[in-house]
Formats: sequence, C-alpha cells, structure tokens
Amino acid sequence: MDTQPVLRLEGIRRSFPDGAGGRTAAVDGVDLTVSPGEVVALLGPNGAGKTTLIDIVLGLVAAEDGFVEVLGTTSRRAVTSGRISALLQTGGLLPDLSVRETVKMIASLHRNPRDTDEVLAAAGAAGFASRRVSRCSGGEQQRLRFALALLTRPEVLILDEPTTGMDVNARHDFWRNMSSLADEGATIVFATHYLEEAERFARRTVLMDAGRVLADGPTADIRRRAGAARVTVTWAPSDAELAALDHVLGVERHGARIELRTDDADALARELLTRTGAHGIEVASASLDEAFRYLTAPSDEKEVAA
Ligand SMILES: Nc1ncnc2c1ncn2[C@@H]1O[C@H](COP(=O)(O)OP(=O)(O)OP(=O)(O)O)[C@@H](O)[C@H]1O
Repeated sequence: MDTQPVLRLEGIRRSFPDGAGGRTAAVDGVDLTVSPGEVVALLGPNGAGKTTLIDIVLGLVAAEDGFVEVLGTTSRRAVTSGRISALLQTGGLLPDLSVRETVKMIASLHRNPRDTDEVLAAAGAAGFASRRVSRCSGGEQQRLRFALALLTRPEVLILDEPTTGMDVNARHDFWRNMSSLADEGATIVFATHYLEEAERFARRTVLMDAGRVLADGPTADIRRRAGAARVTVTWAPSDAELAALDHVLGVERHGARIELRTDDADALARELLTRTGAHGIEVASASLDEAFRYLTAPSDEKEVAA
C-alpha cells in the first residue's frame, strides 16, 4: 500500500501587504501532513488563512518560507498530472455556456477525461445540465465546479468552502456525493466555517485561526474539547467543591444558579446529583457557534472563572 503522504507542509509562512505599510501574516508557520484516504476539515473563521494555505498547496500562491510536497512532488507537477483537483470558492465559469457545454469544453483540455454525463451525475448537476451558467444559482455553479474537479479522476480533492451558496438539500446531496468519493478511497481536504460540517464529514479537523493551527486531531476530540454541553444547577459550592468536580471546562454563576461547561454532561450530572447538594438540573448542548468561539478564544478566557 502507498503510505507516502499526500500532503506534506512544513513551516509554511505567507504574508501580504496590509495596506498600511506593513504586512499581515496570512499563514504563520503551519505544519500539516495528510495521508492517503484521509478526510480532513480545515476549520476556521474568516481570515484564518485557510484559502491561502489551500492556494499554497495548489501552487497558486508561493510560500515565503517552508516546504511543500504534494503526492511526493511539487504542487505544480501534482496539479498538472490531474492527480489532485480543486473546487475553489470562486473561479472563472463562462456565463454563456450551458453546464454540459462547460464540462465538455474543460474535458477536451484533459488527456483522459471521465465521461461528461458521469461527472455531471456524480456532482449532482445532471438535473440542470442544459441550463446556461448565467442562469444557475450560486449552489448550482458550485456543483458545476465540482463536476469539473472530478474530470481527471483525482486521488486528492481540495475544496474551499464547497457548500457556500447551497441550500440545505443541496448541501446534503453534495456531502453524500463527497462521502461516496471518500469511500472509494479519495483523499479530501476541505475548508469550512462550520464545525457541524467538520463533525459530519471529517474524521480529522485542523482548527486554524490567525494563520496558525490551534488544534489538529480527531474531530470528535476537538468537539469534546470545545465543551459539548452546559449543565446548570442550583448550588452554592465552595471553591474546593468546585475544584473537585471532573469534566468541568468553565463555570459561570448566575445568582443561585451555576452553569458548568462540560465535556461529559452525563458524568458531571451524575456526580452533581449523587455527591453534592446540587438540584434543579438542566442540560443543554452547546451550540456549534458557541463551541467554536470557545475553541478560538484566547486561553485566559477559558480559565474557570468562579
Ligand atoms: N491577496 C491578498 N492580499 C492581501 N491580503 C490577503 C490576500 N489574501 C489573503 N489576505 C489576508 O490574509 C489573511 C488570511 O486570509 P485567507 O483568505 O487565507 O483566510 P480564510 O481563512 O480563507 O478566510 P475566509 O474564510 O474568509 O475565506 C486575511 O487577513 C486576508 O485579508
């Protein structure tokens, strides 16, 4: 079996002029290795550096520092060979061509393209294949870009916020198609703002903020570290009682009620109800937004503030 990494990035840095005479570090020392068959989410807020990192992988932007290897070679060679393909946020589509004509035209540029109808179906674009690109919604144009990305039977797909502009159904179909590609062994790296997308589709999540990797590991672990739930009880604990609790990531007092952010609501609830005087328990899942804000907050905000 081929165990050579699909992507190997070491110490990648890239900055851009900030418009005020200085420079912004878009990617600020990123190391990342992706193995064949992995599905990896690059999760981060606006400006985290996800697009710049993807552009560096694809050879569209040069790193100022660091080492990049894609499928054992340079980005350029990997892209030209068709073994890696990308679905970017934006990208030139000709407005006057139909969806099918667009796929045919791009297919004619490849040496051994997949069949047009096959990629249209695989991308969920068969239903509007005769529509002119200018009449397609944002989500439909994304599906067309996805069809184009599949033309070379890529082993690796890089997707920059692929579901932007798609409604719930289109998102669902898109990820179903993507999951079947992953099942066939494709390596997939996708950028997203949504912890929920990462959670559903990627076993591994790389959390980025301000050009750096904040966390890299199994998505479930990252989700747990974000605090999966809040447990609220009526209780007036001493500092020592509070400190003795397991699974508490944060504490907020609201009058007689105390709210505990936890990575294991069941265990905490059991402990509170059986070993302390806490009562009137309520358990709520932390929203995804909340979890994300928590993970990307400066670490002093995560201290237990009693
Ligand atoms: N060509 C450019 N010129 C100047 N600044 C840039 C350029 N490209 C990116 N930046 C800056 O680099 C930082 C990282 O941007 P990047 O687009 O990589 O982040 P992102 O995580 O993809 O964000 P988004 O989710 O909004 O797409 C931002 O501060 C952005 O303004």
